[in-house]
Amino acid sequence: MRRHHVTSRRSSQSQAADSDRVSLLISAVAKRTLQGSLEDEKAAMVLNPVISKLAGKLVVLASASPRRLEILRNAGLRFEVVPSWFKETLDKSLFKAPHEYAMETAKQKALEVARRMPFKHLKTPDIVIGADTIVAVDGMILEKPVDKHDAYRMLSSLSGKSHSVFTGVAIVLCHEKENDEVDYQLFDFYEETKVKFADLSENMLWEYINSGEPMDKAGGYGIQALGGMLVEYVHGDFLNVVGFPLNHFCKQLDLIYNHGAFSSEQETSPGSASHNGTHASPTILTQSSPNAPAQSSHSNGSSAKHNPSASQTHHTQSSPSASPVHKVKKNDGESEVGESSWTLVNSLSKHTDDRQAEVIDSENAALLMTSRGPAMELNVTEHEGGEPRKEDLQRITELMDGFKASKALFTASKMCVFDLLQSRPGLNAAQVAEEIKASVKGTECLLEACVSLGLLRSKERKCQKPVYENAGLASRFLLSDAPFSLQGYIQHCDKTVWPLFSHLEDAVREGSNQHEKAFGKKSKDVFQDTFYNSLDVKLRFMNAMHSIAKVTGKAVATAFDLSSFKTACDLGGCTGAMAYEFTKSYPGLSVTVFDLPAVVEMSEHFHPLRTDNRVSFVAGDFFKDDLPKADLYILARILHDWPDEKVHVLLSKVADACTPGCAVLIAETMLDGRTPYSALQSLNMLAQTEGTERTESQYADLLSKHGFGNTRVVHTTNFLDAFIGIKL
Ligand SMILES: Cc1cn([C@@H]2O[C@H](COP(=O)(O)OP(=O)(O)OP(=O)(O)O)[C@@H](O)[C@H]2O)c(=O)[nH]c1=O
Repeated sequence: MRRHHVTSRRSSQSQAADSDRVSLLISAVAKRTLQGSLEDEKAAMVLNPVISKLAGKLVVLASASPRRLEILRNAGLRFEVVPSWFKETLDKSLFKAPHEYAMETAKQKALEVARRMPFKHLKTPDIVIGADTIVAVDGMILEKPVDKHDAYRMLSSLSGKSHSVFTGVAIVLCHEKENDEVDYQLFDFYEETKVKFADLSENMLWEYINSGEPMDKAGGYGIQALGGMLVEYVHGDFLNVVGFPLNHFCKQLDLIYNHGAFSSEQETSPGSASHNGTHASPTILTQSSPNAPAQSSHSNGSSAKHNPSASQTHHTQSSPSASPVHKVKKNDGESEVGESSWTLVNSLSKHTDDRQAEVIDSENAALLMTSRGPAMELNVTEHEGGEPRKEDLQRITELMDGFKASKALFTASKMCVFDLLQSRPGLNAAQVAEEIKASVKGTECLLEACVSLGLLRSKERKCQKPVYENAGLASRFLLSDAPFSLQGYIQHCDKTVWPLFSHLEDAVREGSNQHEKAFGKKSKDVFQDTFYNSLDVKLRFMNAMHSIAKVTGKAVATAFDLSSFKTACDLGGCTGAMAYEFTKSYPGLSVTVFDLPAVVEMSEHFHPLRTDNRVSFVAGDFFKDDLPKADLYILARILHDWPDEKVHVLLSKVADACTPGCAVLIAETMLDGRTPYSALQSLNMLAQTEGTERTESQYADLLSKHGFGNTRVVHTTNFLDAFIGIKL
């Protein structure tokens, strides 16, 4: 499963081609590696038994990189994918050499997942693999570009020169002990490959950047796809450039499993494994309890040159049962939410017996329920005496308590706890209570609940009350002025969705929304009669749509390469937040936001600066009025509000406005993955609107009836999936 397929008319082809080429190239290289190895019987003996040693173990790839997944899958490894939440923000100036930075980042990625999984996944993995690829040129470290200009900066610094690609790899072995503690053993190494770029003309550079390929790749290029055309020669392991040094990895596994470096005992001698590569790095870290900081026998990443033996690290961490939920503390300040043992709405996926690689988690998973993946299945097994397992009890309790967690979040958000602690971190409960005008007792309970949910951190001080500060999740999503603030949506959930859900049983029995019971208003049209008929409800609803559009806008806008479209119309585009993301992504695009007069009259409140004159607003009813002319029609979170009959009315108006080559872009949560998020979202549509969420094929079917074909879908890891159809 991919985190993000970049597809586009041109770039979709290139992406499809990219993916094909990746497979082809990788299998070609893999074959070459294998053929080479087969000539050398000893090497073959080394490779295969190593991979087979891992059969039956829960192997986890702590990476969202589709290239790493493919390289390892092609090598025959069976594993699950749990992308790391570790932010790649280590201070580069602290590292003496670029590879030290890559190795440290790889290590942190792997350890973050290894530590999180016993809490989030019910299962402790056997092995976690982390990796980090960087490009080093002229004393600079280049990671993934943040935008096209950054890609330009990177690629022009590589033009005509030779540079090094380093991939740091960390292998963490997890040993569950009888007392419910987990030992972590770390083996890490790096690989360097030299790559020489041809001279790149400005035209070439921009053509390449506009293909969209550079954006998720270190140094801004993908050697396995279009970027291969920029390369004159490669010295070293090709797959290392693509993202994973397979050969070195296999050698490392061989050292671990066949030459005695592996040990489940705490007393493993660090020098017991011999090592034959120039880059293997021994590091010895020991961590004896969840609260103890990691101690390093040497400073970060400085070991590669000094100690030629394979490295081993032990970390020990108590499992949830050994440590009460609210006492589980952050170990090292690096993982943003890993300290929370709350797993209710995390998209957990039980690893199956035939452990297929599958993405089971993503960055925004935790409380915000954004990740995809198969729904969690309760793994209930009866033990001797019929006693239920503690993880089953934990999971069922979390499900029963889900509404309490939601309401704690809504309440803290409404009482401005997160805004307060952002401007004044380190307040104790009494001080917070005074500021939010609440009781000390109640505030203490609320703050502690937020700590247990991973939204706040608390610091205990000797003989004094604990003090509180925001955890990363709160700073990112829960402040009223954060770029990705979900405050507006949270307030909508509290004030609108919550009362509607209290009538869920009726919604299920009747198959219709519950506005009348929840709010005492009969509504023929939910939007006209309920959301937009009073100013405060309208503003709250617009705020909710605004915050979701800001969080999802970029992912939707860039899911496909839409640069060939010059005009777009965002139907039901509300405050224009999505439209602004589209114009930011496409300098040649103008977007008309088309929405009800009641909405358009308020939209300017959301963009006081109105800096982008490529976004304009037109008032009208898309079921009745003529639609503004455009090459591309955007329907983001619109169709799910309506039953098929009404969707057909709308799509036939869109189809009438389109000439061949025009497109419809639908952004919705598709039901295909059967994730808790999409399934619960569908229940939400039932209680709230006349509509429902749909599957990819249902959208394709609806569109095909109005003359749209060549449909493609991109599953972003954000809330929405993007679906495009071209007018034939
Ligand atoms: C030079 C080069 C890099 N890459 C990709 O660049 C990403 C590096 O970023 P990272 O931080 O190491 O990994 P990530 O993609 O963010 O994933 P994660 O492991 O979750 O941090 C990885 O994807 C690599 O394949 C290519 O696909 N081709 C190339 O020629």
